[in-house]
Amino acid sequence: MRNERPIIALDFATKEQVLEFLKGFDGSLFLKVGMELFYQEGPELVREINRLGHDIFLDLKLHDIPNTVESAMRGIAKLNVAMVNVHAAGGLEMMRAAKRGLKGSDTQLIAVTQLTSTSEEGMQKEQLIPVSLEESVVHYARLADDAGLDGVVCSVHEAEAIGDACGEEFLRVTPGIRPSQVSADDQKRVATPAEASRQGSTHIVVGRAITKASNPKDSYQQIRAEWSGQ
Ligand SMILES: O=c1ccn([C@@H]2O[C@H](COP(=O)(O)O)[C@@H](O)[C@H]2O)c(=O)[nH]1
Repeated sequence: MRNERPIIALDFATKEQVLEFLKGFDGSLFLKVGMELFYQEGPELVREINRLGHDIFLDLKLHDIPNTVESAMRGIAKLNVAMVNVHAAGGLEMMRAAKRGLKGSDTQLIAVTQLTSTSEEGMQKEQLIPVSLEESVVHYARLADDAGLDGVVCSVHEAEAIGDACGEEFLRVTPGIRPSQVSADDQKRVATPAEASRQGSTHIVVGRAITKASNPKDSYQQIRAEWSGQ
């Protein structure tokens, strides 16, 4: 199910920076808490953001043996976040274990396919995967679907192929979003919010294009309008 609110990546180091950033916004937002913030502020900040009425994607990208991931997910289930993720490269058994760990919660579980900072050449040379990047991403998406997950993290460029392979209900959460004229930074597979909309992303994740903008609220609203096709 497509979500009209861009997910804002809260890539900040401290709770104070997050609360200062959020002061500039009204209403309920969809916010991503990733490793930088979680490893410094921990679950208490997740609870606080929840109390403020925002939805949370907890982007911890778990990747470990099935037993460890299942136990970690049992703890995460208590945080009542909207969405959490694992690395699909952890395999079918690990993804099934992650799902078991979340049993009884409403948290959606998705899997990272190939990071949006990975290029086809990098994947082939460094990971020794001798297929196209799209084939690798669609393979991981099928694996996540077989494990009963709700969707995947991928780039906009693979979103349509994943919809064809796994069905339109399967979530395609796409970082690497850059409005035109904005630097790609370390991202390799980037696209604009309008392209994401056309290619079948169900969610877009936006960090620096909002958090580093001179006016984050204006940037958020422009990206949201472009994503919604207004
Ligand atoms: O494949 C992936 C998975 C996660 N991310 C995360 O999304 C944001 C993107 O930030 P930008 O500043 O908009 O580039 C960031 O938190 C990543 O950890 C990703 O980029 N790609």
